[in-house]
Amino acid sequence: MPKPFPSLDAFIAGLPKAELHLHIEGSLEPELMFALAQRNRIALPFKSVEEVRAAYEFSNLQDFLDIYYQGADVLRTEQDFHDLAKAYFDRAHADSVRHAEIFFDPQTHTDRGIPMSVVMDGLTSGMKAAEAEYGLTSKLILCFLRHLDEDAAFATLKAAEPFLDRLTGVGLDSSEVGHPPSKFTRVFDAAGALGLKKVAHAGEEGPPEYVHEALDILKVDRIDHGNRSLEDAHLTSRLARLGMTLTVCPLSNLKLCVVTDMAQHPIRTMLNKGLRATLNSDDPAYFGGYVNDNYRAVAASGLVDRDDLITLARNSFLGSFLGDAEVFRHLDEIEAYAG
Ligand SMILES: Nc1ncnc2[nH]cnc12
Ligand SMILES: [Zn+2]
Repeated sequence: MPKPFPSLDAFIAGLPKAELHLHIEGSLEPELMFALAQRNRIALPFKSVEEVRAAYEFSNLQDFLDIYYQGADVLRTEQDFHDLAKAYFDRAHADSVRHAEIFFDPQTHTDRGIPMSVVMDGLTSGMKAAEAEYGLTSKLILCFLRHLDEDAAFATLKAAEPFLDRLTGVGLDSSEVGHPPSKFTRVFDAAGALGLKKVAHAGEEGPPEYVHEALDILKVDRIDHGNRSLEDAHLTSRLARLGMTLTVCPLSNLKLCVVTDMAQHPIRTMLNKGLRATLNSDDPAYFGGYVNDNYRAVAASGLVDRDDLITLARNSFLGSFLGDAEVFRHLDEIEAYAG
């Protein structure tokens, strides 16, 4: 007998989950942006927190990226990166996140003269603090900015080599259309040879062909977003057969006009087609919600029921880079919670 809960929202609140698609720079809340600007004596082009939030109206991915890279400029010191990460983990813990695999964009920082060591030390001390305080585990995924060239990605991988023991994988993000995964074939091969996992944003705005390239050429372990895979029936059944994890971000998709209406979000079709979909927040400070807001948004639109929510939470651990023993421990916790 499933345990009774007063509402689906209450069920979501305590449901143990992992978050697999979170850009740490995208968790920079306007309040922290102002605090860091003040601490680092940086003038912001906004007068107030309200003005910042009002600027968060996007008609596509590029619109958002322009403001997101601008916001990251307040991050200067190890303490800033620590505070950024710790603030995210505080929110994640409140959403019953037990494990998070977080992206960071080193080129956004090293191109401004911030050393890789400052970024790495700040983020990893935030990760350690969350594990000590909450038992919330995390892993770090270094993303290459795909609007920059292959040489820049190679330089970034080289700069990260002293920190390999703190990195789990590499990813590919930023402006998708016009920057296919194949542009980064060699740097992904090099990252794989270093023992790193591989993920890539594909099929967010870009065509199904980019998802094929991510699988066939980059040999990724997960696809970030993947929405447009559904336009290709052969690709969809291939993803299902592979048990390939898709890290889906409903509120991001709505804010960036990848979908026009939450009721039309492809998560229902993905589950119907047997895809291993997960729910994630992407850039929560910019898209109006953390991971539980994403679970609630799809539940409120009638796209998923209680059993689907359990499947989505299970998928988040099954698709993680945790070892089998840890995955099973988390799956047992979900079973005990849901009854
Ligand atoms: N949703 C997204 N797509 C591509 N690059 C990103 N960087 C941060 N968020 C992103
Ligand atoms: Zn993303």
